[in-house]
Amino acid sequence: MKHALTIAGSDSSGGAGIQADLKAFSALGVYGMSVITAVTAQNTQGVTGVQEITPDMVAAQIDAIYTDINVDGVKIGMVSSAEIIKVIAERLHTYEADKVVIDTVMVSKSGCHLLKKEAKDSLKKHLLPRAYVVTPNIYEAEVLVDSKISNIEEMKLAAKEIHQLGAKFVIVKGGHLDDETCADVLFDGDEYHLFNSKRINTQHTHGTGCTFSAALAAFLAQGYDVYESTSKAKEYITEAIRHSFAVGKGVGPTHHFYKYY
Ligand SMILES: Nc1ncnc2c1ncn2[C@@H]1O[C@H](COP(=O)(O)OP(=O)(O)OP(=O)(O)O)[C@@H](O)[C@H]1O
Ligand SMILES: Cc1ncc(COP(=O)(O)O)c(N)n1
Repeated sequence: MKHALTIAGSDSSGGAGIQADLKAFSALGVYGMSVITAVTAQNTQGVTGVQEITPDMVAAQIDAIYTDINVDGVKIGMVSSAEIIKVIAERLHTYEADKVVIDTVMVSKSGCHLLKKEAKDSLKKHLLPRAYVVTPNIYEAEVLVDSKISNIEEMKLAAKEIHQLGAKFVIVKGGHLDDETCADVLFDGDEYHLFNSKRINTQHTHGTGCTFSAALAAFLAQGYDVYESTSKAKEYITEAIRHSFAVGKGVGPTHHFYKYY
C-alpha cells in the first residue's frame, strides 16, 4: 500500500482540512498520515477559533514521519503563518519530498482567514517553488496574480502567471466560476488541459478543495501521472459532491464513502 501525507489544519466538524484529507486517502486505498499545522474550532456554519501549532512542533511531526516512513505523496493545506510555511519548506527540501500538492488555502467558505495576510508573500516565495502541483481556486488565483478572473481565458492567464512562481503544474479550479460547467484548468508550462464537469446544484460543498487536492495526492502517490491523477481526482470530487449531505445546520461535507453507505 502507498503512503500519503497531509500537512494541514484540523477541522473539528470533519468536513474539511486534515479530516477530509484522511477520509479521501482511506477511500482511495492509500495509507494516510498527518502533520497538523493548526487546530480550528469549526462547524458547518463557521470558524469560531484558530490555534496555530508552534513551528517547532510542526517540524517535529514532519521529522517523526520522514525519519521512519516512506512518503509516496504529500498534500499541503492550511498553513497560516510565515514561520510555519518556512519550516515546512525547509523540511520538504531536507527530505527531498517530491510530488508535493499545494492547495493554497486562504479563506474558508464561511469567510474566516486561514492564511494570515502577511504570510501570503512567504507562501509565494518559499512554498510554491516546492510544488509539483498547486491548486488555487478562483479567489486564491486572483490574490496570487493580483487581477480579477471571471472566465476560462482569464483562468488560463492566471495559471500561466502562477506557473512562473515555480510550481511544475498549476490547476486553477473553477468551482467558484459563475457557470453551469465546473472547469478546472491545468497548465503544464507548455499546454492547457481542461477538466470539465457539470455543476451539481447543492449547498453542501464544505471541503471540496481539500478533498480534490487530497485525491490528487493519493493518485500521484499511486504512480499515476499528473494528467491521469487530475482526471481521476476530478471524477472523485464530482461524485463526492453529488453524494454530499446535510450535517449540522449549514454547509454540509462531501461524501467519501457513498459506495458503502
Ligand atoms: N457545485 C459543484 N459541482 C461540481 N463540481 C464542483 C462544484 N463546486 C466545486 N466543484 C469542483 O470541486 C473542486 C474544488 O473546487 P473549488 O473551486 O470548490 O475549490 P475550493 O474553493 O478550493 O474549495 P474549498 O472552498 O473547499 O477550499 C474542483 O474540481 C471544482 O471544479
Ligand atoms: C482546517 C481547514 N482547512 C481548509 C478549509 C477550507 O475548506 P472550505 O473552503 O470548504 O471551508 C477549512 N474550512 N478548514
